[in-house]
Amino acid sequence: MTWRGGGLFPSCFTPHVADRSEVPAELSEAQDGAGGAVGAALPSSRPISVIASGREMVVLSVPAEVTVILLDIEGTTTPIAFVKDILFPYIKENVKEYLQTHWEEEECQQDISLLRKQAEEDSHLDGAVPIPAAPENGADDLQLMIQAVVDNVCWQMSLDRKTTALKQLQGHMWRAAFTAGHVKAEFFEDVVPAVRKWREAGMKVYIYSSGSVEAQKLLFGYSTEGDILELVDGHFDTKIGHKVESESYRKIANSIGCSTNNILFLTDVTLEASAAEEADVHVAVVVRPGNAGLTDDEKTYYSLITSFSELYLPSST
Ligand SMILES: CSCCC(=O)C(=O)COP(=O)(O)O
Ligand SMILES: [Mg+2]
Repeated sequence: MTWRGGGLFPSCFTPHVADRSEVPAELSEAQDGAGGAVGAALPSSRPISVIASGREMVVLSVPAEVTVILLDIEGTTTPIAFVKDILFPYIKENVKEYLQTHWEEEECQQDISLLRKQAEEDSHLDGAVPIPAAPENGADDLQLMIQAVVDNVCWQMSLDRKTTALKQLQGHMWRAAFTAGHVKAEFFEDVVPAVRKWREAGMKVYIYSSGSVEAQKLLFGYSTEGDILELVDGHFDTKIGHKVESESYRKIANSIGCSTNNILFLTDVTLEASAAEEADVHVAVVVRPGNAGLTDDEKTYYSLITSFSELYLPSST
């Protein structure tokens, strides 16, 4: 369910509503005559222009039926650069040593089993790296096995694959980096204030990322904004299904206990937006510095926001 007509903002506007609490007193329709009353959901979900504190701004009105905001992480709450330049290199630089140190541990063995199973499923793919069965004959075999896992992980990462197996190992590896204070997760500056306001307005806020739930909790627990885990009502990862499959969004709604049309999903990836929309979820595509570009058709088709502050919750006025 996309908000029609949500193209890029007219260049004459600065699409910035820094503080939704500023809006109610002075809110007025300024540009498109959409006919919605202040404090009521607009019949169509087009961008609307409002006056707040004497400034004209373009915002997207969230449909009244929405009670849950579902957030992607990479490219939506968090810069892609943080993931690509900090989190992923940490894995590549440390995976061999991590495997050597943790090999005997139950958790590590489960991660290896999952990676091996994934490698079997991937065996038909170009360049796929197999992981042999568990070694029985001493240290040399073990080193060969560890190298095969390292090569498999690096191959998957070179393709930015979102397999549960890869994401599970990554989440376990990041634990040490976050808890020791070596890494703090970055969030775009509009994220935390907006999420606080949505929650004050009665919205539930959930995360749906390809990153494992454990990794998600590390990001929210150890961020440059401090521990903001309490701002999240729940987490979903690829264990519920892949983000480009509609069924995943039905399962998420079912798990939350709401209808799919009660959910607004914010993501930077149009394939994910399309899958969610097919399940009758409301979607908006988030345009952030460093994100992949969108085609003209995508810009026209999807409602776009460049900041969470551009979402207007009419019911909360
Ligand atoms: C949340 S963990 C770090 C990011 C990550 O590994 C990832 O794959 C993010 O994908 P997203 O679905 O949040 O775009
Ligand atoms: Mg993303």
